[in-house]
Amino acid sequence: MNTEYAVRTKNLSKIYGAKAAVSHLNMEVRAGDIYGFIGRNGSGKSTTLKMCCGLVHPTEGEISLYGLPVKNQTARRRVGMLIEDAGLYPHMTARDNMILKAKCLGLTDEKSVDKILELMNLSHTGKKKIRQFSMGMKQRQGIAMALLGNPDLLILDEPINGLDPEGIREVRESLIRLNEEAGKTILISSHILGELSKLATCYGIIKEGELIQQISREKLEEKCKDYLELQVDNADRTAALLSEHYPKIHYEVSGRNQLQVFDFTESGLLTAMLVQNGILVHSCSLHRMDLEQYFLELMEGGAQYA
Ligand SMILES: Nc1ncnc2c1ncn2[C@@H]1O[C@H](COP(=O)(O)OP(=O)(O)OP(=O)(O)O)[C@@H](O)[C@H]1O
Repeated sequence: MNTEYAVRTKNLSKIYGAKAAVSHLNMEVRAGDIYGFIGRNGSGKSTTLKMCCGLVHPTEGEISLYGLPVKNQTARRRVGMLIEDAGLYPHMTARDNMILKAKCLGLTDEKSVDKILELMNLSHTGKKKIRQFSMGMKQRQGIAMALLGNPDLLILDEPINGLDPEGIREVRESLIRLNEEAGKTILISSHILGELSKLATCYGIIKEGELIQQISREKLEEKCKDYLELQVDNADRTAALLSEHYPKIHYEVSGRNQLQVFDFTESGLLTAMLVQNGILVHSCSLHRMDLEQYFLELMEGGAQYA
């Protein structure tokens, strides 16, 4: 496991007037991860990302990028960002926009511009002006601009916001390619839970400025695995029989007549055993808790799955 941290915040807070936009946030983004930063509108995502990019000064706490303070120029050079507007010139082509920004950054290698455009699937755009681009293409162009200077970490604030399904797919595929083929670490915020779950390798969930959970994809998948839901005439007696016949399985009694059985999806075997022991089984159905449901329950304050 990679233990180098691209971003680490300690007790990070930002107070506007009397309101804490971000409160005592401890976030850890490991190098190599696609870190999905999830929260409702106004939960503090943009403020956190702006602080990580050095665009907003924290009221309290610390931020380190690759082990160096966020103010450090060497650390800052390792970060590319797309926060709010990409600042594209609509009357210019993709390549000309890139070359102009590269010159402003003091970069002279035009080959790297072509490489980035290829990586972002924009090299075919030729003479087409940015104003003729689809939303998805514009967003990929914004990410391409953030890649100038070859940063190791990309910080992207809601890059899929406002895109149609096709645009979302294009951006998602580009980000996965950037992570898997070019080895970029990506910190990406969104309130579109289902979308992030298609690319994130780790999640941070923010609610009212507080990071309420940080969890890896593997751990999350474990929590969201299949379970059997049983409707029976007597849940307590069923529980006793489950413990007796299958001592290793995990179950939860959720009502007088209802149980959930985890780690065991052989519904036929289970039902037969219960019926043989005098339990009336009304139903036995397979369920899957999807990621969206998990996040929603966490954000609504239902922490029973945390
Ligand atoms: N410059 C500012 N001055 C005052 N309050 C601010 C400022 N920036 C953000 N806030 C407040 O801080 C809170 C968090 O805002 P932030 O933009 O970080 O949330 P967010 O999760 O990114 O939401 P959204 O998805 O809507 O951008 C909100 O209540 C917002 O109104």
